[in-house]
Amino acid sequence: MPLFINRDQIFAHQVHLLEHKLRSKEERILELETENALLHLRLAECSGRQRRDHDEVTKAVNDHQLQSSTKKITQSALIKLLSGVQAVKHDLSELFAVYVSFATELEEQSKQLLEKVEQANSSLNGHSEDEFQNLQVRVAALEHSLEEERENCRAEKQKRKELHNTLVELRGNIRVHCRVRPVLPFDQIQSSTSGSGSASSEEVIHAVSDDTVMVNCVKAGMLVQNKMFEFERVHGPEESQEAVFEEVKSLLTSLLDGYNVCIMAYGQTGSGKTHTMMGSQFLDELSGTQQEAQQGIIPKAAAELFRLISEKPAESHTVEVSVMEVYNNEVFDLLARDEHSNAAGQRRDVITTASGASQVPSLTYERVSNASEVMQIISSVLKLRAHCPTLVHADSSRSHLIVTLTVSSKSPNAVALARRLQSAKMDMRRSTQKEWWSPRCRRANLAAHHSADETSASPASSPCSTPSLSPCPSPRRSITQTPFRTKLQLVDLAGSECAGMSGVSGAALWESSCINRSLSALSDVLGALAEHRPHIPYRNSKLTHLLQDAIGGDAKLLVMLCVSPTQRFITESLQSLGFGTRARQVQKEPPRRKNNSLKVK
Ligand SMILES: Nc1ncnc2c1ncn2[C@@H]1O[C@H](COP(=O)(O)OP(=O)(O)OP(=O)(O)O)[C@@H](O)[C@H]1O
Repeated sequence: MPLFINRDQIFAHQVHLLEHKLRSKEERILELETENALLHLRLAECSGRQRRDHDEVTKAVNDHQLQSSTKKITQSALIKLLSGVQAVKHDLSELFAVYVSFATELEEQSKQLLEKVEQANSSLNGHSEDEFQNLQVRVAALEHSLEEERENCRAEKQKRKELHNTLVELRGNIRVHCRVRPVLPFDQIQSSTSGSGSASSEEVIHAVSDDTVMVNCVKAGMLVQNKMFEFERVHGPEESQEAVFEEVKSLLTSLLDGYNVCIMAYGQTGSGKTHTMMGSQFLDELSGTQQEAQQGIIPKAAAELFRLISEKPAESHTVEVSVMEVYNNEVFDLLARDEHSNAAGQRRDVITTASGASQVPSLTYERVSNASEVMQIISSVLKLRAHCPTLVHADSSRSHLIVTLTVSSKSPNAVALARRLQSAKMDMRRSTQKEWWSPRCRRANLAAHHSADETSASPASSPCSTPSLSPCPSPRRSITQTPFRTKLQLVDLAGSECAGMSGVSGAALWESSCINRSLSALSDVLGALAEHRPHIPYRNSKLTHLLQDAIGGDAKLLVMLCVSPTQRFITESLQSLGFGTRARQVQKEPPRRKNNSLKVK
């Protein structure tokens, strides 16, 4: 082997060794750096985990705190709930005790009921089928007789009413109807003299039934005293014009049967006389049917009269109208015309004829052939009627208005009807001596009544030819007839008034005084008639002189009392009701038919 190694080779060898060492060192550094990086990563991971752990610990601490506070709340709620449960348990046990006693009681009762049902069952089982049927038949018979009794009762009531009307007629009583008007806005107005504040518009007059008015009379410091007034018919505030007319309608038939008829509205100013006789003051503003419904007695009576005449033979009746007013104790003919043919009220006299009847010479009559002609004439002259506003009534009538419809009749049918009525009247008179009101006779009457339609076609052919109940056959009669005249007087009186309340002065005060004096004269006449005094002071006023035949004569007179319902007018209303009561006491001459030439052979 060579002994000599060259220096370069040794140097190279050393470099090689050093390079090898360096590479090893570098590899080691790389290794360490890698390790360091891994450690960093691990450290980051650990610190992340530590942060999470810390968060979790914080959250756990919070949760713990929340849990402990929730626990506390839950514990207190539990305690409350527990005490509530205790209370409910206590209540339930009490309720249970009640229920148990109730159930025991129910059980006891149902046991008793069951026993009763069993007893009833056993007693029912004792009855036979026949007995049941008998019972059913008896019940049906009882029901039937009850219905019959009800029917009889209704018929008796109707008959009582008819008999009362006949009695009123036979005794010559004045019929009095009363109408209580509704409370109206002007009732609220205070007058200086009414005094009693808001109480003055209080409703104190009431229609308590169809024939009784009640007045609550209140005196300061005293109990309310009720006064009752009875009339043939009482209309309450809610009753329509139609209902009011319905009750006077039959008088129109009487007119055609040959009786004079007078319908007179009496009452204090503003109590509704013109409303009742003529109709609503707003008639022009209403439509056709509303207008008709709101019409008063005068237009409705005219319509009814012509309706009745239309059922008679043509040309058998003629009608004339006249219109008068009594103003300041003077009679004025409102249809009279001046030299230019203009309607101008002319003064007229009232005279008493040799037969004792009152008459107005030269009174104007106009021939009319239907109801609208009558109303046209009346409306055209109504503007001549004296009116004046007062504190009580803004459109107060200052005169008494008398519309007369004179009917001239030559109708054989009317005569036949009159004959039937006369026959009925004679039968009625006879009936007061005989006991015709027995059930047997009543049945005969009913049969006769049912055949009334046939008898009207040939009145002389039937023995009982009357529309009313006739007891026994009357002899066959024949009739002769001549024309006769009857009159229908429709009177709208001026209203009585207290000067202090109405606040009038000057000429209106004079009018007021004339109105009051004529009404007091009317009252005096009624008083004299009621007391059968030998002298009846008809001539104390033009009004009573003019209406003498209607008030004291043989006409059928109906007084329509109009009253205001409020406390404010109570004095005047009581006066009117007193007037009506006095009128009812009058027994004047019984109504007489005008066809006196009627001869019964
Ligand atoms: N039953 C009623 N229903 C509705 N309104 C009525 C009634 N009665 C009267 N009235 C009204 O009351 C007011 C007075 O009535 P009305 O003119 O008829 O009184 P009067 O008695 O004629 O008075 P006067 O005597 O002063 O003329 C009117 O406005 C009328 O329309």
